[in-house]
Parts: sequence; structure tokens; C-alpha cells
Amino acid sequence: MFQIQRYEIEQEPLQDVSTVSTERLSKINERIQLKRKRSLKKNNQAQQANEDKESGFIKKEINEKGGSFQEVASTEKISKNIHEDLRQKETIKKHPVLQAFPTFDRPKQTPQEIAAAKLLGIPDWLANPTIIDSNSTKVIGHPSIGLSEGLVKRCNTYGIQECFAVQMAVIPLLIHSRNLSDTHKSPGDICVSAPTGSGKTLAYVLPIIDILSKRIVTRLRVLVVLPTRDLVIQVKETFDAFCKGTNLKVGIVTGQQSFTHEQEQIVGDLKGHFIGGKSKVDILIATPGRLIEHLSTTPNFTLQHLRFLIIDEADRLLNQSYHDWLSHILKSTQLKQAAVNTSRKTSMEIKFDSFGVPISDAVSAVMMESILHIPKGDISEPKTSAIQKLLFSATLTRNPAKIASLHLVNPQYISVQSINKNEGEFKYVLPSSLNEYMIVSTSSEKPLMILHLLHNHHISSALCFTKSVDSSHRLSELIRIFEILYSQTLKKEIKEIEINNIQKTNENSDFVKSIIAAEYSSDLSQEERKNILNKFKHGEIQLLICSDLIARGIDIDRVDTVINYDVPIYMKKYVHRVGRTARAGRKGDAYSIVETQEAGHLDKIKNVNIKPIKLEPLKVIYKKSLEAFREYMVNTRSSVTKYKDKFSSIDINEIQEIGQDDQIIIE
Ligand SMILES: Nc1ncnc2c1ncn2[C@@H]1O[C@H](COP(=O)(O)OP(=O)(O)OP(=O)(O)O)[C@@H](O)[C@H]1O
Repeated sequence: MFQIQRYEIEQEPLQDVSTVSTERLSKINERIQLKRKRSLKKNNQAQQANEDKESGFIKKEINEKGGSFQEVASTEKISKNIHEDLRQKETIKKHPVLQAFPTFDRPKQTPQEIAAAKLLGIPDWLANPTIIDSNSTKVIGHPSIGLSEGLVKRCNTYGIQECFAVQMAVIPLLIHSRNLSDTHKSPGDICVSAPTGSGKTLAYVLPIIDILSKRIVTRLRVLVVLPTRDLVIQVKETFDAFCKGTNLKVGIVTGQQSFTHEQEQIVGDLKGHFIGGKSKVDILIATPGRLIEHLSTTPNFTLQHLRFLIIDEADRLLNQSYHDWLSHILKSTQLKQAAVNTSRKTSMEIKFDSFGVPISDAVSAVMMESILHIPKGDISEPKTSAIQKLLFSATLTRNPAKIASLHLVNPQYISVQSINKNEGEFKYVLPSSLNEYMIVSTSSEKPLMILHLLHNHHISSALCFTKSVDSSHRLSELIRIFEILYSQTLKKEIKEIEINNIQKTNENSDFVKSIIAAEYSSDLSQEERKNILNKFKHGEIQLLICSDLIARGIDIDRVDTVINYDVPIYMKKYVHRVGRTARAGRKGDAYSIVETQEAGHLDKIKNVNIKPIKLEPLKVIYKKSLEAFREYMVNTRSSVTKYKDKFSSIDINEIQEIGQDDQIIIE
């Protein structure tokens, strides 16, 4: 075994301890003490025993040379130190190649150092965003925003008086940098990260409408890509609302309608071949999959006139590799590729006017040059893509590989966040009007906690997120059974009270009001989903139980509470889920129901302790509901009869409706 110390090798010659004077020994000792402060932990017991033996030997030597007991005692300690030091030096001399053994204590990093480490490999523009204070606002008609009078009026009719922070930052940037007739060069791409519900949609909808409203001919100039059909429909509704009064046309492709219907809607003319393509819409909103299908097969569908490519919910879309959608779109917008595609489809079917001049406005200027091989002059500027890419998300990716796949041109990064945020620290920003809570529960009582929130906290409009469609289904069925039993029990109790003439029914009528819960999942048809959402928006449904289908982007202004029945593993998901409430500056609450082992991960969230007495009245009915639910799920049909006998007051039709084609057994 060898000793390894962090001492540096010194050039001093070794000395014989017995010849050193006490005074000199003290001086040397001081120096050694200093060094020892920096040394590793004390030697183990075996080493200690060894030292004792050696110091005994030195003590003996000093005794032999004379001196008092005290002198000997202090000298003993000093000598021990010296001896150890000398031994260390000898060891190092014998094994000069041995390096100091590394300590595994990590030096504590400052927040600035941590932030710097996180930024390694991230391009400069992404590492240094333009930070906008999330609380700043400006009057919508302010000249610095640059919106036209007509559009400002339209905003006012929708109750929009002020620009939110993200709109203050993005609208002027687009309006002032972009001239529709400038087809030569992109004014630089923009990436925007802003909290959920902060108004990102209008940040691009308003300036685009303003810029496009000056156009003369309809061409496909704006493409908005979104991850889900529901979001496409939502953004289409926003464009439609603000396009009123202009003659701009907005189309969608999502796969919800037949392919030929969509072709008819967006291109119209499928028979003739037009080198400049054909479009019935100025703005196309699409899911990536369907868009790729149209790019590959729809005649005359071209992106050659495109000016804006908007990728909303960008980080989610960049994770979606469906048919390599992004490179497909980018290729279609690159001049050479687009020219090859177009010329292959059309041969040389260029349209000419009555003077025999090619109809240039049907073909984009840059495309015309590539296709017709127009000779370049000495002063011709090289053509670049004129498309401006705009990326939006509440949780924008900082993954360099994903960012690189976008081939951004002169990008700039705008980050809307609370200005009080720790400098250098990067985290997702939540709306400042959001209150977060957690409730610790056993897994079997999690549904009970939801019932407690609904009945005791009087939540009237909540989204409850579960981990899967199955889980949503089970939970919604259980709650529906509970609500039936709950209202029946209360009605019964009230009747008894009435009979005993203690109280009048009216005073309790509110009490009987049961919660209406509904499931919202991808298993439902688009029409069913739309109906459920409408009922929820109008307050006919109080609790919507869903998987992550509507965790992102969906804007329902009635949501006052979000409940995480299953806590998401990833922070991003959490941010988007809780972001369905506290939108546009309104207040909202988010409750996460966690098991003990999960609670540690949410240490910054306020823990709500529920008094058992509050749960007692619900517990009795909850147990009955569980029992009934299990029974019902095991044997759907036969249990309906038993169920009827057991709880005779329950409407049999309601029960049949609950479990129509469900065979799932609760966990
Ligand atoms: N300037 C404004 N004044 C008032 N309300 C606004 C304003 N801008 C947007 N809103 C409203 O705020 C709500 C949220 O906007 P939006 O859906 O664009 O948020 P978002 O930032 O895209 O959120 P998410 O990241 O969740 O998709 C919408 O109902 C929208 O109508």
C-alpha cells in the first residue's frame, strides 16, 4: 500500500530529527501545520499505530539528550509532524510518477457558471436572446407598433386594446422589415419563446394580415404548420376573424376532409399545368403529414411564392419526424429544387401574354430566372430564398442539431420572460398569474382528491390530465358513477330532512348539483370533440378529462383550474398542461396530485394538506362507487341489473350509457 498526498516535492535535504534544536523544530512545525491543512484526511488506524511507534522512538531519543517533561511532550507532537512530512517526501521521491489522487468533491458552481455550461454548443444568437419583460404592454394603435388603422379597429371590436409583450416585440419587427415586393432576400428569421397564453398567435396573425392585405393577386404566401388538427382549426378561426374586411383567403389541410376536397379548396385548377403554380388561398394552415402529401401529389401546388413559413409549437413539431416533413418543405422552397419539380411537372408549359412575353407574375421572380435561364449581368445580385421563417413556442428547443435542421438565415431570438428572473438561469417561464399546488395522496385515493377539489373547492371549470386515453376513460367513468350516487344519496338525505321538517328543500338545492364530467380523447370523432368542447365552453360540462391531446396550444378561456391526475415526467409537458389556465393575464390554479415518492420532484410547489374531516362525507360514497365500478366493469351487462337492485334510485339508462363498449377494469 502506498500513500498519496497532495504535497509538492520540495528540494530541502532530509535531516536527522535527533540533531534538530527545539526552536528550529517549532518553526518547521508551523510550516508543516500549514501544509497539513491542505492535506487529505488523517491516516487510518494502522497508520496511527505506526506513527505512535515512531514517535515513541523519537521521544526516547530526546530523553536521552535531556529536557523537561513538557518539552518532551510538545517536542513529541512536533516530531511526529516532521516525521510524517519527511516520510511523505520520501514516498513522493520514490514514486515521482504518481499523481495526486483526485478528490471527488465537485467544486460548487455559481449560477453564472452553470448557465455558461448549458450554453456550450449553442449558437450565439440563441444563447443571447433579446429579453422582453412579460409584463410590458402598449396601446394596440401606437405608431411604433405599425398596424394599419383598419386592423386596429378590428382588434378593438374584439376587445383588444393593448398589445401583449410578445406582440410588442414581434409585430413591429415584421411590419417594418418586410416589403411584399422585396423578393430577393429574407429579412432574417425569428425564433420566439413566450409563456403559454401570452398571445403568440396574434403576434404573427396581425402583422401577416397587414402585410398581405396590400397584395393584388392571390398566391400562397404564408404557410403555418401546426402539430394537430385541433390547433389548425383554432388558428384558422383566428385568421378568419381578423381577415374580415380584407379579401385574403385562408385554407387548411389536415386530412379531416377528403384529399380531393382539399385539393379543390387550395389549388382549384388541377387540370392545366402552370409553371408558377395555382392557389386559391393566400394563407395555408396545415399539419405536416397532410402538407407533405399535397406537396408530392397535388398538381400546381407550389411553395415558390412563399414569404412566411410559420412553425407554431415549434419544439413539438421539430420532434415529429413524419416523412421528414421539415426538409421536404425546405427543399420545396429552395430555388433549384422547386425549379426542378416545377419543370418536371409542366415541361415548358409557360403561359405567355398577347405579346408573347411570359406571364411573369404567375412565376416567382427567382423561379423565372432559374427556369428560363435568364442571363446574369455583371451587377446581378445572387438570389437567395425570400422566405422568412418564424418559430414560436412556450418551450423553444435549444438543441443545436434541431435548430440547425431549420437552416435559419440571420436569426434572432426573442424571449419573453419575467424580468426578475435570475440572470444566466435558463428555465421555462410560466404565466405570472398562475398558482401551483400539489396534493400528496395514495394512488387509490387520487380520484377522491379530484372529487374533493370539485365538491369542496367548488371548481366549476377544470381540465384534468391523465397519462393515457385508458386512464382518462377509467377516471371519467368512475367520476360519473360517483356523481350519480352522490346526488342520489344527497337527495335521499334531503327528503329525510324534509320529512322530519327540519329544513326546507330549497336551502339544499345547491347541494344536490352534481358535477358533469366528460372524456376528451383521440378516440372520439372530430365532431364529438367539437361538441364536448362547446359544452365545456358554455359551462354544461365542468370537468374535462383528457390525455395530452389538448395539452398544447388549445385556447379555452373558461378553464380556471388544471389538474394533473398523473404528473408528467417532463417539465415541458407540465408547462404546456398548466398553461391551459391563467391565459391572457387571467388568474388560474394548477393542482398536481402526486404520490409521496413524486412529491420530492415538485419541491417548489406549495403542498396542500387536506383535513381528513373534509374527505369523510365523500369517502363513503367513493367506496361504494369503486365497488360498483369494479363490478360493473367486470361484467358490464349482468352488473347493470345488480347495480339497479343495489342502488335502486339510480337511473338505469345512465348506467347503460356509462359503460357502452367498455371492458376495462380499474387498477
Ligand atoms: N392583446 C391581447 N389582448 C387581449 N387578449 C389577447 C391579446 N392577445 C391575445 N389575447 C388572447 O389571449 C389568449 C391566449 O393567446 P394565444 O392562444 O395566442 O396564446 P399562446 O401564447 O399561443 O399560448 P400557447 O403557448 O398555450 O399556445 C387568446 O384567447 C387570445 O385571444
